[in-house]
Amino acid sequence: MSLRADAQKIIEAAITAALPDTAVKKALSGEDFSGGKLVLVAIGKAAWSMAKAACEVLAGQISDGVVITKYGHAQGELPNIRIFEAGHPIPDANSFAATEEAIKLVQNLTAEDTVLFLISGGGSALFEKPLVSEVVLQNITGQLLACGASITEINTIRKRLSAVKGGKFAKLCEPARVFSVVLSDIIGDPLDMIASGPAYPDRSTSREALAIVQKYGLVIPQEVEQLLRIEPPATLNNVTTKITGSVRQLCVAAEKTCRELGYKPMILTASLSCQAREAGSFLAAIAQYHQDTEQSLAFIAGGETVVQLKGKGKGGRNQELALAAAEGIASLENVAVFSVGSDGTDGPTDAAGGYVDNTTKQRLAEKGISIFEVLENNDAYHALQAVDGLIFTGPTGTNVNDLSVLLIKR
Ligand SMILES: O=C(O)[C@H](O)CO
Repeated sequence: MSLRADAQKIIEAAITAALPDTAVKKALSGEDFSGGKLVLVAIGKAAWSMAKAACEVLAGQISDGVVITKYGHAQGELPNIRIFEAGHPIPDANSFAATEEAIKLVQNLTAEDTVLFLISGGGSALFEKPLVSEVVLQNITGQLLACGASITEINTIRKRLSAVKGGKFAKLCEPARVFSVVLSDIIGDPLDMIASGPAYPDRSTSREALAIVQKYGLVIPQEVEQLLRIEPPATLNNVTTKITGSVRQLCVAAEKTCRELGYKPMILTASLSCQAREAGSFLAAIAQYHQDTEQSLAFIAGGETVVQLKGKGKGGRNQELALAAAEGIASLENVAVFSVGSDGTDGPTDAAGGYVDNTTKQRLAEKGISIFEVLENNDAYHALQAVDGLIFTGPTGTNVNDLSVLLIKR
């Protein structure tokens, strides 16, 4: 089989292993929701598939529900559930309208009732009732996404500008109990940061929020600065939280498939979090060191890199990572690097990620495309498109960070 076919198999197996279906059912098994009303709120890119699993396991018990997911991520009707699609990564009018529906749903519940709250990454944009105007929120979100801030830094700011993030949605549910099930898309599974922690006590501080503004030179109006000085709730008494899956599953499934395909696999890390370009160069450097191997090798890294936008091109962190690796593997033989977002979307593109091999640099050069220039312009999408290096999966139904793999085939 070709390197490309191997990559395809590894990607499919890893994403399938990270689908939330079984994990959500396991998290709900043995739980007793009788006694009062059970309503469901699901947010994030995996909201629909998490809600589907909950509906299957709690058949007939859920009296009403709201699912808020990204455009194109809903896959059909669910019993007693209203499904909304909205903007990501920048919230839009549909995010706000759908969030109002979720808030209405949890108002007037009693202490006997339960809100089953299914949280996945992407929730920060999709689930939002802003404390500032739409224009201000979109402007600040845009600055945060472009400046190279980590997701923890971004969400430290976001939760202070919101009436539902930073534990505030759980407060709105009171006196009802909130049973929340979380699919993690942040390294280390910080529950107060995943989807900006709408049902988890905040652990960040206003001092940190203001330091982030300084660090990245964000331009903020005075009303925002005032909001950043207000601490979200640090304690919540009505919430139980279960975490159901993370990037580790992706890595372990990739490792298993690599082994089945004849590679000797090694998981390098499940917490890759540097600049995308650096991660790509690092994987290429590993390939260089092992170029004389007689055995097929696979090096696996899970996590989520960042891109500091400088250019006006189109791309995503996975595409940048792969393209950056193409330079360093160009003189080797039978080597490939690929990187994909488990949710099926890499940056603001329709691709899940990028694939390169040792021929990519040469093929790009024949088309007059310089890797260096493309990376400077953050335009990996068009370069990879020119050499058939884009990976497409469509929305996958899960969201547990990214998988990056180096294959050396012998
Ligand atoms: O929605 C978000 O905030 C990110 O996906 C991290 O969870």
